[in-house]
Amino acid sequence: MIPIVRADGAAEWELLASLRRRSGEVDRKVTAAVTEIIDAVRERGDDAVREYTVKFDGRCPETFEVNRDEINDALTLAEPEFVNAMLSAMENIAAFHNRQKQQSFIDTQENGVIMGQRVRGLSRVGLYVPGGTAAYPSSVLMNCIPARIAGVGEIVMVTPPQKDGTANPDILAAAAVAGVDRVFLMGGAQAVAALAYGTDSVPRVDKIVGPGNIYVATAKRLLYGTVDIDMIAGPSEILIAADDTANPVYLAADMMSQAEHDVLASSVLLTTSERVAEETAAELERQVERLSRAGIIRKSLADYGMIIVCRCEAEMIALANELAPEHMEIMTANPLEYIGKIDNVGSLFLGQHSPEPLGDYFAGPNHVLPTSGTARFFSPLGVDSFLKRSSFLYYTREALAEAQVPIVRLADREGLTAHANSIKVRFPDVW
Ligand SMILES: NC(=O)c1ccc[n+]([C@@H]2O[C@H](COP(=O)([O-])OP(=O)(O)OC[C@H]3O[C@@H](n4cnc5c(N)ncnc54)[C@H](O)[C@@H]3O)[C@@H](O)[C@H]2O)c1
Ligand SMILES: N[C@H](CO)Cc1c[nH]c[nH+]1
Ligand SMILES: [Zn+2]
Repeated sequence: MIPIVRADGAAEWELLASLRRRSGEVDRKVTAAVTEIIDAVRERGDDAVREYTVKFDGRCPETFEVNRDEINDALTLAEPEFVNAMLSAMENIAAFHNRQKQQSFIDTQENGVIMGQRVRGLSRVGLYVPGGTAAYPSSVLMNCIPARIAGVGEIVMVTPPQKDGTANPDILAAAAVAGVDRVFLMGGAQAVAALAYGTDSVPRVDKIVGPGNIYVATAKRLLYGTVDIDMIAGPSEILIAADDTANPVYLAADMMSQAEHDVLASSVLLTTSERVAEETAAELERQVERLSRAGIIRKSLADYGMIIVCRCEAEMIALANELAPEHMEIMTANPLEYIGKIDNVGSLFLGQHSPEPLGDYFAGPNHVLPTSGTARFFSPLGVDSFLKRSSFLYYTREALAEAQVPIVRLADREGLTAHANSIKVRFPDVW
């Protein structure tokens, strides 16, 4: 099911490059399909969304927006254990994200100059919550809680309808718990385009955030500029670095926890132990049998899975920083030492007792994370994703008089005489 490769300084880099080339080919086909969908929604609005919903999701709901009573009823009817689990997770997620708050500041100087920075929440954001092959109430919490902490004016959520055209009740219950303002039943690229352009039913938003499959991630990438986006958060990825102390039962289980998301998900194990590599490959075969999404897992591991036997720890670290994975687990004798060594990663999971699903559901850090190597420059979703900053300043006549010479010199140097003039007219006795 999964190839094992021995690192020799060349083979492993070629393999990582080939993984990239293959996903590049997928990207090109998907980009063409998504461009067509975006154009149709821009031109024909709700009608186009309706057609694509029928094509990709089954039945289209009569009205896209879910009414408030249905959202509240979903929470009332939800199993108490499920609601309590969401509330416990929410407490941890809120505690973690409250640490990320940014403050406005105002700086008053002795010469009367005042300057500062105002930080405020965006006016209206769109949350994408996936719902194709699985429903993700946890993603409702991960998207909505930081948005609320940031003070976003209006939180609009889109999520695909179920096959019969209705809303998934767990998603609605999560929306009620988290405090989403409006919910629309539409998914994929068509929903992202509807949020970006606005339609008769859907209000145009300032920023679209949230994870999704390759169609969703591609639509966000193509629409960036028409609307702001958080990052490219596409099909899930896990990279594990393991030494001889790691338990192959855990390694296999954790690799499959991400492989089950999508046939395009990627699970890679780097290990300095030949024994761990062989036993993990065997464990994957053994454990997959009893998992409900075995079909997706097998395909994902065959196409985008790999075990690389590395010659030393430094080689594992170099490969990890090159791959820039969404999630990385460290299963070595010294996990905490990796915190400062892995620069390109969405989220690190340290030690045997911090499996990736702990972060997906419960611990507090966000599970909306950059994929496809974009952890080189993107960060996890957080409160800052929903904020805008602007600055302000106030000078007295005396303070401006003191600053006039360097300003005029710099303006002259740039050949921008109107800039210099704006200073000079205020001090005609000097210039
Ligand atoms: N990176 C992250 O932070 C993160 C977090 C959670 C989930 N995920 C990922 O989210 C994804 C969820 O995927 P999903 O499919 O279950 O739900 P989804 O909601 O992302 O996608 C479903 C939509 O895809 C569209 N679609 C399906 N087939 C299509 C086709 N052939 N052409 C055009 N559009 C098509 C449909 O419109 C459908 O509504 C997985 O890839 C998972 O790994 C990522
Ligand atoms: N692992 C996903 C991010 O790649 C998040 C998630 C939600 N539910 C389960 N998992
Ligand atoms: Zn997951």
